[in-house]
Amino acid sequence: MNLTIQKSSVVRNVAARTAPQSSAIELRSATKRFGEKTVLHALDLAVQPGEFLAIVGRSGCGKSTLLRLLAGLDDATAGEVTIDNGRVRGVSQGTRIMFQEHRLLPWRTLLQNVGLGMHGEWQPIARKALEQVGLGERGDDWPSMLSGGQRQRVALARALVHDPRLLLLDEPLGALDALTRIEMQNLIEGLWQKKGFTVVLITHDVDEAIALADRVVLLEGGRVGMDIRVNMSRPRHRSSTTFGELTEQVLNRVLQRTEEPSRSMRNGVSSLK
Ligand SMILES: Nc1ncnc2c1ncn2[C@@H]1O[C@H](COP(=O)(O)OP(=O)(O)OP(=O)(O)O)[C@@H](O)[C@H]1O
Repeated sequence: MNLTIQKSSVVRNVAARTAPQSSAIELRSATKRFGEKTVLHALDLAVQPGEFLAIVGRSGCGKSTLLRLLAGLDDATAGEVTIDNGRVRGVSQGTRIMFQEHRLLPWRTLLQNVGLGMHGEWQPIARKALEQVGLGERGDDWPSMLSGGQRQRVALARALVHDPRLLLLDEPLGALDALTRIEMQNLIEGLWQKKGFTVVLITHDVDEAIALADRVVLLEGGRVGMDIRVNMSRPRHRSSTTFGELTEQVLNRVLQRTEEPSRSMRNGVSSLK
């Protein structure tokens, strides 16, 4: 089922933002097995340079496995995964990944965390990355001095300092409270609009996917169950009719496939956890 909604203007938006620093992704019949278990089933998926793709789906449907293939942290059992027409072979400089846990080193300052692995005159570059996430004055502080949201900002700076062409986000806002989460969503959206890199975001939150992505893909048992273009101007308003309709379309699809809908879904909450 392809619920394409006024595709042309979205394609135009993506093309306008397309910058040399953004990557194109292609998966062709990508399959991942762990022993007897097939987690990704001959998956075909293409992501345009500069596109913001969100992947949603129930726990265990293969989202993180897919992201690990894109990050070069794991190999497909069969099929092909390419970035900018080159087969993914291990971790690449142009791709950065951010996780739900901040993974900052507690014994290093924020500036040192952001500049980790950099050489030469790295301090001004790391400081600029901290400025971009609103923590320019906090470079000499320690991770323990920050809130959860601020730590995720540093993790974002650590990814952005390398000017990635592809940013992979594995549920990075999952542990944050609702308000901080929206602030971080706005920050990510703003930086993506400014810099033009490609984003693949994994999230359990359909609301977050519709708020941020050009396109939302629903994974079901390691297959693409739904592929929707979100043709709404930015910033998006959750109160709009289109926003509500799109959220419902995705949730309805998940519910049809679920014998025992979770309590959160019956209560109209938009999380797929
Ligand atoms: N290294 C591994 N070895 C064996 N099985 C694995 C491994 N990694 C993942 N799996 C299995 O693959 C399936 C998909 O896992 P994956 O982490 O990709 O799901 P997910 O959609 O990201 O789930 P969640 O939303 O809960 O994080 C699960 O059944 C998981 O147990």
